Amino acid sequence: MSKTKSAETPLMQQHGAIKARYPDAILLFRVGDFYETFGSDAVVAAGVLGITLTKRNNGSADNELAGFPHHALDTYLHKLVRAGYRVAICDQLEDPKTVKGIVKRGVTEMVTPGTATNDKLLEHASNNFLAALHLEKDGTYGAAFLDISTGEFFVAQGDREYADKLLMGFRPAEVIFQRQLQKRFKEEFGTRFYTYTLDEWIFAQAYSEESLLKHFDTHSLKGFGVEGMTAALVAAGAILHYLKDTEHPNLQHITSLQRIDQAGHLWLDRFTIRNLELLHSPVENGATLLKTLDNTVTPMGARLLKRWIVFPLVDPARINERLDVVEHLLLHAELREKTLHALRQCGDLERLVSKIPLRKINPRELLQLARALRQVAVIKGLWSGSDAPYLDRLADALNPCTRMADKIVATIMDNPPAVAAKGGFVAPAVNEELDSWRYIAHNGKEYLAQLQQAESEKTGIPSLKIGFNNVFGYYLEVTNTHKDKVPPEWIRKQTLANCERYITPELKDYEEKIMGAEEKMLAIELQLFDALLHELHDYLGHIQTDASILASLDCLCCFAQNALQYNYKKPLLHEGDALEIKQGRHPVIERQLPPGEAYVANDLLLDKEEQQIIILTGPNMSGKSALLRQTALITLMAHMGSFVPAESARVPLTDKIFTRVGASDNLSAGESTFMVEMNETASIINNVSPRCLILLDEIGRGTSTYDGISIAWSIAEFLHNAPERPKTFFATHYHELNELEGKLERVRNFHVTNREIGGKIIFLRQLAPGGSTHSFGIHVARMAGMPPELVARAKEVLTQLEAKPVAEGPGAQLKELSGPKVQLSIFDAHSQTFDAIRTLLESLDINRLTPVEALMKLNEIKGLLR
Ligand SMILES: Nc1ncnc2c1ncn2[C@@H]1O[C@H](COP(=O)(O)OP(=O)(O)OP(=O)(O)O)[C@@H](O)[C@H]1O
Repeated sequence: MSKTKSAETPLMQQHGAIKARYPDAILLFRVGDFYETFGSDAVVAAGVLGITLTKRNNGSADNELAGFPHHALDTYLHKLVRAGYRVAICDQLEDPKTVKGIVKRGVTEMVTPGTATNDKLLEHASNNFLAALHLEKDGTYGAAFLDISTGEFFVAQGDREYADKLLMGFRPAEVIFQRQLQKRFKEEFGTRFYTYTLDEWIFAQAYSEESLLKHFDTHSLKGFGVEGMTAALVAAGAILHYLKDTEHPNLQHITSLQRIDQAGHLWLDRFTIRNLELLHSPVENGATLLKTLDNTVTPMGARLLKRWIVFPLVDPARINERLDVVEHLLLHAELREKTLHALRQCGDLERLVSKIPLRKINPRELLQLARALRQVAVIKGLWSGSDAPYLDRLADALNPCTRMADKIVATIMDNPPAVAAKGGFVAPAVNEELDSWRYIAHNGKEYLAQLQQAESEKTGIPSLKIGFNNVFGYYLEVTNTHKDKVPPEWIRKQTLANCERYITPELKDYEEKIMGAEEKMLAIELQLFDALLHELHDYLGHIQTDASILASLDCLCCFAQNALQYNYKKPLLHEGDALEIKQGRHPVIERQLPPGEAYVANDLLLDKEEQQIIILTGPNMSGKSALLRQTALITLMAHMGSFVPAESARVPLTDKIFTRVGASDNLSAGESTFMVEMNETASIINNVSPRCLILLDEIGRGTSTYDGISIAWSIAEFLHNAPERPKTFFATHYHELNELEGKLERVRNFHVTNREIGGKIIFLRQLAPGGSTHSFGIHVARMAGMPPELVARAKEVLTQLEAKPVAEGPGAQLKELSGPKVQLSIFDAHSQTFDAIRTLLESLDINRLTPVEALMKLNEIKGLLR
C-alpha cells in the first residue's frame, strides 16, 4: 500500500498498524459483518478463494479489497491454510453499538497449518502435528511434536537419521526451527514440509525450560521422565513460544510431555516406512497396511493405530500385554461386542476435551462429551475384574467423572443447538430466573397474538397484522383499504406502497418486556455454559486419560476383529534368533486379489546358524517382493501387538527392520535412482545389529548388470561375514548370486515356483529350495501386450546371448542384456577378472565410503571388465 498515513482513513490506519505486526500472514480484518482483506492480502485471497477483487479509494490512493461474510469464515479459512498461507484473524474487540468512532480491533487467533483447531481443517483419523526441531552443537537433534487439537505433546532426541524417521512417522503439518538452519534443514530433510523459522534466542535452553515450567506449573520436569533430554526440551519450549506468538493463550489441555524413547521402539527408518507402504501408497488411493488394518471405530483409535504402526514396541512384556488382550477379546465375543458398541458412541472424546480450554466447544458437543463419559462408565464396568490383567488395569485407570457428566446432562437440554451464542440450550428447571424470563417471553408472544385478534375485532380491520422490524420494533400493519378505520391514538411510523404501520403504547410496553427477557435469558444461559466449562477444567487430565485408554482399547478391539475376520493368528515372540513363519500371507495383497483368487501362503525360516541369508530368485511377477514384504509385515505386526496373517509365527524380538528396494522399483521424481539406492543401502550396512531383519529387493539393479551383480554380491558377502549375522532376505534377478550358497556357509538359495505349459508361464508362487535360472522377463513382456514380433525378436536375441560369451556377443550394447551363461563365466571362481574384482572389493571399507567414492570404485570395477 503506497499511501501516506495522514491521508488514510482511520480504519485503514488501524489496519496498517495491525498488519505491520503480522507481515507474513494474510490478515482477515473484521469490518461489520464481513472479513475484509486489503492490498496484497486481497490479491492473494481473491486468487485462492475465488472471491471478487475490487478497488476502492481510501483517501489517497486505490487499494485492493476482497472480503467475505463473517459466517463463511470456516470455509474460507480452510482454503487459505490448505493453500499454505498463515492467516491472522482480526476481530472487533468492542461492540460497535456501544462505541463512538472506530472500534478497537485485534488479532484473536493466528492459524497456520500446524496450529489448526478448526474441525474443517482437521482430518478426524489423522493427527495434526506441529513439530519443532533443535540442533545441538554435537549434532544431536531435539524434536517436539504437538497436536493442539488433542493436547498430545511428544519429545524425542537423537541423530539426524532418527529425526528424519520421526518426521516421516509423525508427518507434521508444519515444522519450526531456527532461522540459521534453513539451508541445512532443506539439505537434510528435503522440501517435504511446510516450515517456519524463528529467531535463535527462542532456542536458548534456559528460556525453553522456563516456558515449560511455567506452562506445566511445576518446579521441575522430572515427573515427565524427560531429564537430560536437553535438545528435545528446547524444541518443546520453542513450540510453546510459537503458540504464544500465534495467539493461542488457552493451552490448559496440554497437560503432559510424553517421551519417545528410541530404544523403546522397533526401528523403521523412513525408507522402510515408505517401501513397506505402511501409511501411504505411491499410487493415489493405493492400499496400505494402515488401510488394511484399520477397523477402529473411534477417531482417536484411528489416530493411535497410525502411531502403533510406525512405532512398534520392543519390550516383550508390553507386546504380550497387547497380544493377551487381543486374545481375550477374541475369545469373549460378548465382551468384545459390548465394548465396541460403547466405543462407537464415544465420538472423538480426545478432541472434544481440547475444545474446552480453547473455548471452541458448543452445547451439542458438550452433551456428546457427557455421553462419552457415560460410555466410559459402561466400559469400566465391563472390564473391571477381568481375568486379562492388562484390561483390568486399564479399567481401573478409567475415570467416568460421573458428577461432571451428570451435571452436563442435567444442564444441557436434549438435541441442543450447535451454537451457544444464540442461547436456547439450557434445560428447563436448571435456573429459576431463566425459567421465569422464559415464561414471560413465551407468554408475551402469545399475548401479542391475542392483542392482534382483539384489536382486529375492535377496529373491524380483518387483515390487521402484528409484525416486527429492527428499526422500530413491533408494529400494527393496516392495508390501505382499511386505513380509515385506524383509531386516532395509534401512532403512524411507516407508510409503504399498500399499507401503513403503527405503534401503540400497549404494544411498546410488551415489546420492552419481551426484548428484555430474551437478552436476559441469553446472558443467563451463556453464564451457565461458561461455569460448566470452567468446572470442566479440573477434569481435563482425567478425561484425556480416558480418551487415551479408549484409543488403545479401540486398537486392541480392531486387532481382535481383524484376527476374526481375516484369520490372523497370535504370534509367539521369543528371545531366540529364528524367524519361523508357517503359511504366511501378505496382509495387504491378500485383500486386493480378485474374487476367487486365493493368496498362496508360504513357510519361511531365517536364523543365524543355518539360514542367515536367503537368496530368492524367480520369474518376474512370481511373488518375490510379496514374500519379502510379508516377512517384514508379519514381524512388524507382531511387534505392534497384533495377530498376524499366518498359520503360526515364531517371531524373534527384533530391534530394526530394514527394507530396500532396487532403484527402478522406486522411481520417485527428482531422485537419481542408483545414488538413492546406494545411499539407502549404505545406511543399512552402517546400522546392522544382531536383532535386525534386512530385506533387500533387487538391490543393484539401478545400474548396469555387471556393476549391479558386483554390488549385490559384495553386500551379501558383507552381511554374511558381519559379526552381528543379520537375518537377510535378498530377492534378485541375478541368478549368479546363487553361487554364493556354495561359497558362504549360511547362505541358502530359494526360488518361487512356476510352471511353463505350452509356452505360457503359470505362477505357482510356492517358495522352494534351490535357485532358478530364468527370469521369464520375455513372458511378462508378452503378458503386458507387447507386439508378437517384438516378443519374437527378444527371444531371438536372448538365444544368441545365451549361446555366446560376451566378447563375441551381437554388439557391445547388448552386453547389458547378458544371459546366465555369460554371467557364469564372469563369476567363475578361477576367472582372473573375478579375482581382481574380489581383491578390490575386499580392500574397501564400506563404512567409510561416500556415495561418490562408491561410484568411482564401480567405475574402476567396470574398467576391469573391459
Ligand atoms: N503368494 C501370492 N499369492 C497370490 N498372488 C500373489 C502372491 N504373491 C504375489 N502375488 C501377485 O503377484 C503380483 C506380483 O508379485 P511381486 O511383485 O511380488 O512379484 P515379483 O516376483 O517381485 O516381480 P518382479 O520381479 O517383476 O518385481 C502381486 O502384485 C500379486 O498380485
